Amino acid sequence: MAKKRKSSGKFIVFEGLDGAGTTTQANLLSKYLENENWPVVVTNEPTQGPMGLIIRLVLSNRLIFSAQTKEMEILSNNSIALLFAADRLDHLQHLIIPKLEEGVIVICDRYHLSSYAYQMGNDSKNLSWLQTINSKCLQPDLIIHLDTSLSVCEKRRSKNRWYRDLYEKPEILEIVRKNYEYAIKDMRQQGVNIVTIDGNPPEKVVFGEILSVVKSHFPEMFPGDLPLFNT
Ligand SMILES: Nc1ncnc2c1ncn2[C@@H]1O[C@H](COP(=O)(O)OP(=O)(O)O)[C@@H](O)[C@H]1O
Ligand SMILES: Cc1cn([C@H]2C[C@H](O)[C@@H](COP(=O)(O)OP(=O)(O)O)O2)c(=O)[nH]c1=O
Repeated sequence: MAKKRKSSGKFIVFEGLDGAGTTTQANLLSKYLENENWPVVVTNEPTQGPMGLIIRLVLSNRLIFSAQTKEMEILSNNSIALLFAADRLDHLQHLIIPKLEEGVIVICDRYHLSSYAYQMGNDSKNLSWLQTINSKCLQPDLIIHLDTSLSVCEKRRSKNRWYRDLYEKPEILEIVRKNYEYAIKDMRQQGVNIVTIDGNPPEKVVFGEILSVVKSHFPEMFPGDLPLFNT
């Protein structure tokens, strides 16, 4: 087997609505980079860690019973946001930072932008509090946001799912979509590196776009690929 190349560690995040194709594209990018002999790890949020397990119970509606009122009651968006922030800090401590320090390229399926889009709800004023509780989180080197229409996402989700997570309802995802737009604009103004790519076309087409974005952001990793100049 060829020896792995040395990388200075890169942190790349995929974002999008449920069904946008983030898992598919994170895996395609990982395979491509592995074939090029780069050390890569793919990870995702919510994680498989202790906080992630609680979050998955919330998302699958199995943690909705209130001991006080004896009623069915979903946790508030703010409580869920704190669980995600705690899960993210644990993820950073136990996987993301150690791997980056080893020089591994970390590809993460969802990160803090998901909290901004999904937990902001109907009020954009919530963004600054969400940013505060995530302020200890390392900023990714690159966030790739897959902009896939609600109807395409819905079609893709219905292909292989027999249940719906907490947020997988058209009326909620419509709000999440607007929140993505709002939060991305705000983060770009703060200098965060976010690229939006059309997620609607077939997998290979989307991947081609992603690859050219990755190559132009990390040219030192692809020294043979000369940039195209307009003449
Ligand atoms: N560009 C694409 N065109 C068609 N189908 C896709 C595309 N990307 C993903 N899919 C399919 O859609 C479904 C959801 O994709 P997935 O990557 O799991 O989405 P996400 O992780 O964003 O929820 C999967 O069955 C996957 O094979
Ligand atoms: C990371 C994160 C995810 N989520 C939501 C988005 C998804 O609906 C859900 C589970 O994510 P995931 O299992 O990645 O679902 P999918 O493969 O469909 O993208 O968690 C938040 O609400 N806030 C967050 O901070």
